[in-house]
Amino acid sequence: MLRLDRLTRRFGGHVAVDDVSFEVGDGQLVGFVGGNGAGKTTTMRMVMGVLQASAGEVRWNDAPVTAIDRREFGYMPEERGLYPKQPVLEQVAYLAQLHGVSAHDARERGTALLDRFGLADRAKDKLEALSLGNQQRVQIVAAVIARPKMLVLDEPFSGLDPGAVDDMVALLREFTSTGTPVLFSSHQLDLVERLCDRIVILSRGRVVADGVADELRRSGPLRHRLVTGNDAGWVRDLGWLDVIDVGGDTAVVQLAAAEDTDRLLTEALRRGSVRELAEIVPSVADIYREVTA
Ligand SMILES: Nc1ncnc2c1ncn2[C@@H]1O[C@H](COP(=O)(O)OP(=O)(O)OP(=O)(O)O)[C@@H](O)[C@H]1O
Repeated sequence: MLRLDRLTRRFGGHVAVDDVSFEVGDGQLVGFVGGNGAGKTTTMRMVMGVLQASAGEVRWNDAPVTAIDRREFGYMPEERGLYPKQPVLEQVAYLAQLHGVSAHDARERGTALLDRFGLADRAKDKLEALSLGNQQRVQIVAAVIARPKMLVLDEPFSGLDPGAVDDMVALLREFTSTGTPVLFSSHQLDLVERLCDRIVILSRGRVVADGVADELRRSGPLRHRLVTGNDAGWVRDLGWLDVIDVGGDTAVVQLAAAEDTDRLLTEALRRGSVRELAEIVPSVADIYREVTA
């Protein structure tokens, strides 16, 4: 289990990461989201020891993380970091060997992983000869080839086509199914919502939400859509709810408590017919907008 404990990083007077704490449990897939400049990359760099923390610490299995622990972490950095001029298989196999895998096994593993990502026929090509999306697939292979005990991936899905996204998801699930914690950043909120066991939202260097997608949705405001048989403008006269939007026969309102649903229905029926009264379950994208506003 990885734990970030009050991690802080300053650049001069600017606090890029501010007192950030969260966990990535064994076998958990945690999505790390936040706007441009929120501090995700800086946080991940501190996890990997590429950047020193100004305060706080990273813990691995309940002890301060060591350089030896980090050697067993797989990392896909924002700047990527493979050599453009080196052949694909040669360099991923070399990376595995740096982690103690034999030359024979490294090539075997590299070949199998490249095959999985549809790149078997590109093994001998220089990285720079591949399209950007295919280079990204090779970066993924490089991050996992040594079978890491923890995965830290900075925007692993960016630039991937839907097929490669599915291959990547299947690969991540294989890791989590054997207990490996996985932390990845992404701007693709629909993907994060679909995949993740937990979501951590960062805004201006601070954690503003942390939980399973369902918990986050339930922690949002309680909103309902009401569709009446006539003009719904009368909801504006009710002093005990917030009107978010009214147009024609439809109103979107925010209630203070679930019990107010009955009250709203009674008021609506008093004025005519009701076609629909339904709770609006926010998406993770809605929650994100709410907490980062
Ligand atoms: N080496 C550095 N020197 C000075 N400031 C830095 C440095 N690295 C990051 N920052 C600043 O720290 C803040 C957080 O940046 P970071 O790259 O961690 O954000 P991010 O959430 O990964 O953003 P994005 O989604 O755009 O990749 C930004 O204001 C950035 O300018």
